[in-house]
Amino acid sequence: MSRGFGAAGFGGGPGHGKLKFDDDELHSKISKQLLLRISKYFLPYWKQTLLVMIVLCVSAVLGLLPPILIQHIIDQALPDKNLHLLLLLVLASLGATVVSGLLGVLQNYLNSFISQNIVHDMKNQMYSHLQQMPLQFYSSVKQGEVITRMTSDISGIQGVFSNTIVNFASNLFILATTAVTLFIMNWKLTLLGIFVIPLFILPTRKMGNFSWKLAKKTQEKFSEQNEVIEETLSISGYLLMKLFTKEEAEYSNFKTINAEATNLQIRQSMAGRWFMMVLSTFTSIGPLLIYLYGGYLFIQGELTVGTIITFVALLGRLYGPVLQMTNLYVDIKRSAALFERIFDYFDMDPQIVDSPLALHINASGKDIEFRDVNFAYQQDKPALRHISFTAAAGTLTALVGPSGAGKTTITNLIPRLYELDSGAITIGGKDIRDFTLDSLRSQIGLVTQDTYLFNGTIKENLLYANPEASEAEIMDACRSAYIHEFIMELPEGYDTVVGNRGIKLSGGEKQRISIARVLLKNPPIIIMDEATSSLDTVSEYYIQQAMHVLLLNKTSLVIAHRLSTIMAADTILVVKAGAIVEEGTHDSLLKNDGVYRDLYNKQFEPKILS
Ligand SMILES: Nc1ncnc2c1ncn2[C@@H]1O[C@H](COP(=O)(O)OP(=O)(O)OP(=O)(O)O)[C@@H](O)[C@H]1O
Repeated sequence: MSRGFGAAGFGGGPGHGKLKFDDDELHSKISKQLLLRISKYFLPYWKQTLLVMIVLCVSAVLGLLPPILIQHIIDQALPDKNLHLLLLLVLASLGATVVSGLLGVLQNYLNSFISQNIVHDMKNQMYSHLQQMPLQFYSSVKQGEVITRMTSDISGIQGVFSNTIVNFASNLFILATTAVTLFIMNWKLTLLGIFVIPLFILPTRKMGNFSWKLAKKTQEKFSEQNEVIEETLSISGYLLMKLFTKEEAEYSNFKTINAEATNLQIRQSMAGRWFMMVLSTFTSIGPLLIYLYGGYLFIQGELTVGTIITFVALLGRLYGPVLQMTNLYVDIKRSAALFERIFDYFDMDPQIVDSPLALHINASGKDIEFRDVNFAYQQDKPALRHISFTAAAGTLTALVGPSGAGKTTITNLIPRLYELDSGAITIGGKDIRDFTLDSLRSQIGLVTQDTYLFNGTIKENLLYANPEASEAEIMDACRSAYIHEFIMELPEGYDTVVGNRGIKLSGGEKQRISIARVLLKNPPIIIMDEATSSLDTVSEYYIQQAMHVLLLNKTSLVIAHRLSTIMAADTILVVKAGAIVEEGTHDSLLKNDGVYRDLYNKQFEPKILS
């Protein structure tokens, strides 16, 4: 059985972990399919993209005007002492500059419009895609990776358009228009100017690779730093650090990484400075050669001063794009890799989806049946083996067994959080895979051990189950869950903010709120994992009462940790090493003198305290 999720797999495959500078990024091929897939994102904005290209083209031509006009000023207006022509040429030059500036503003707006909209579309697509991913994905993916994908990776796409694509097109247009103009002006001088280009292309390429490696290292350090922050300054990490008094060690670890990151950044900016120094020496060789040879031609009477000056100015327009395009390939590859990483995620198969003929289910008054169910999280390591039982409608089935026996796994298969490998689970005799996921899950109320409450008010947390519930209904549910009095005693009552994951409430209180939440949803099937933590007698009493209301007339499966629950159960399933080893009522199982009796003696038998 394969549990792969598309090309990327979970957490380990290429494109995971260090997100911005993967080793093989520069070696990855930009395939036709990839380009086609990327271009699909631009399709809705093709009009704006076309407009950007036109603007770039016009800007490239306009950029040529000022140097050419200067040539006419020097060669015609000044020697002829023609004030009218001088004024005209200066105004024309000014006009070209102003129009260029305006076009720049328009282009900037279009850039942002296109790139931000693509980011917007991708974020929506990614979020809804991630919602479809199975539980297995979230238990395997590295902490924080989903957020990185959703934020920095997708946001990186924004730069692809505004930097990479626009730069490429703009440089290409400038290069082409300038080269043509130069050749028309004087082909010999042009060849001389081009002659020095290899001199600075080589160091630029070398520098590009070098700074790429440095940037990669810096990025890795930052990822490392983020991991430390995430691990030690999240609520559970923080608790772990405090309880094991690891503050000193963690701080020193953080300091080391921080110092390394700082060093790398300084090196990066210094490398840039040195390079610029070398580069400016090489790029000034071209103009010097033009002055030399052009000057000679001027002395021979073959060239005007204006031409020489215009030539040198235009040469700058030639060298700039050449330099930028030399390193653009790094940008292009990086952009392609960025898209690839995002596509990796899009290609992961949601696995658990509605079948084409899926129906709506109403589970009220229907039996749940497991028929020879087998399941493994990992190949060759079965978690459940030949599970068969019936949870009759309206009854309480208790699951008991040692830790790691497979009780949670059994319950997770009913709402299809995981998909079984063989066998079937039926509700009212129909396979659960024939029902729509939405309707199936709407029929099930899940009360987990570790109650998840988001950081909002108690009321907001309760409304999550049923946004339409009235104030009276909310209070009724809380009364039934024996938590209303407690809530009312809080200074802000139902508007009390519960803190991250409900940290401000005790385990018992959280579970009762979670019971109230399920009561508001009022589904016909209840799955509950009783809290194992020992509760004081008052809390225990309240939970029992709350459970009593919750399970009334419901088909329920409870992973039982309390004596009162197994005593109240209609059927007890004893799970051991992924199989049901005994089944019956409390009394019949006790008589059996088997696994249950043993478990009962160790775990459930009331201890007589002296
Ligand atoms: N997401 C997972 N991926 C891989 N293995 C898992 C996963 N969840 C559980 N397991 C393994 O499957 C087996 C059954 O786990 P399960 O959580 O169902 O046991 P349990 O009986 O509910 O235990 P407990 O009472 O301690 O909660 C265990 O060996 C566990 O390590």
